[in-house]
Amino acid sequence: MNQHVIVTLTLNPSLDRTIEVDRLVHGTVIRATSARLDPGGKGVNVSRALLANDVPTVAVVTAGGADGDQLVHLLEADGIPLGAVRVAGRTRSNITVVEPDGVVTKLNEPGEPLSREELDAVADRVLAEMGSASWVVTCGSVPPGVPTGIYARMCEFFTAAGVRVAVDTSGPALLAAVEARPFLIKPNREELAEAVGRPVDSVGDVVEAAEELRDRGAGTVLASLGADGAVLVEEEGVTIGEAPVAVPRSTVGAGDALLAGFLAAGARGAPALAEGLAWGAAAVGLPASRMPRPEDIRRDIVRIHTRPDLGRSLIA
Ligand SMILES: Nc1ncnc2c1ncn2[C@@H]1O[C@H](COP(=O)(O)OP(=O)(O)OP(=O)(O)O)[C@@H](O)[C@H]1O
Ligand SMILES: O=P(O)(O)OC[C@@]1(O)O[C@H](CO)[C@@H](O)[C@@H]1O
Repeated sequence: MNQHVIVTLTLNPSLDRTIEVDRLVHGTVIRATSARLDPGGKGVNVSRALLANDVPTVAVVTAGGADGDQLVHLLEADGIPLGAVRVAGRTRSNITVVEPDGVVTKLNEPGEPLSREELDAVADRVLAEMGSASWVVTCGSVPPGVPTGIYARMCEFFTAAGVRVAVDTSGPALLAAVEARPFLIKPNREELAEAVGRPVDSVGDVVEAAEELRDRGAGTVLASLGADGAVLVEEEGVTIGEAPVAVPRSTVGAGDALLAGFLAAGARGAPALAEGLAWGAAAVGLPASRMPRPEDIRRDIVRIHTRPDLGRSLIA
């Protein structure tokens, strides 16, 4: 049995349209300088990053309507092993506008509701792929009308079936999932602040908030902090690191690349954090949500601090 397949689940995937402009001016017609279409959604990106680095993965996604067909087509063209569950609602399109300094404006559709039967079919599809899996990674927003406890239920279900579960979502879905004792969560700074109901303005605040979520049920917390890097809070202690990027091209999907690299490297301690940071930084240096390949990843730029400066401010 192959223990290394990482199954990702994206309930609300997307067609990601990325448009580059010279300047975004509200209320005007802007001529784009380039446009690009990628298969999108957080779990989809984790699978794309893993595959690009020869880590076995399967992406389970919902797909509906002609846009769902196109999503499946794009994923198949990229060679991503796929568990596509056909659903009645149309797959959404998300739009990213990128300015020359790398500033990103993102417009995400809500997606369409999923029926109870469709959710059951998704869970069955994950179970069918799980025989050879080391992880199930449940990612992204919950479509409208779907109970916010859906990731919590899936976490309990997949954990009971003997696999480690990672959750990357936000708001009430994240809070509920934490109670279901996932092995790993990957909140960004805003998601962490929302989950604990107070601002997270320093590295010390991140560690405190992460410890609170661990007390509530999360195993390991990998908190991503944009240009400030990431903080890993696990049973063994706290590790912090960053990987500076001189010229950011697009931060879309950087969190997904960080998570993919962290899982690919064993999801524990400084070596896994360093690998995640290297993948995240590489993603930031690439256009749109392109996921890094081995030749894009520079491990020499990563700095790891085992004795973190907890007073360091995260406010620019
Ligand atoms: N400007 C930047 N410079 C260097 N590294 C960055 C920058 N922005 C992001 N990163 C890297 O990418 C990781 C993820 O970024 P961030 O915290 O913004 O995740 P996120 O909000 O989950 O992103 P997304 O949802 O778009 O995938 C960071 O932990 C860091 O390693
Ligand atoms: O709306 P969600 O599910 O929170 O996020 C979806 C999304 O913004 O996340 C990915 C980047 O992380 C993109 O591919 C996709 O468009």
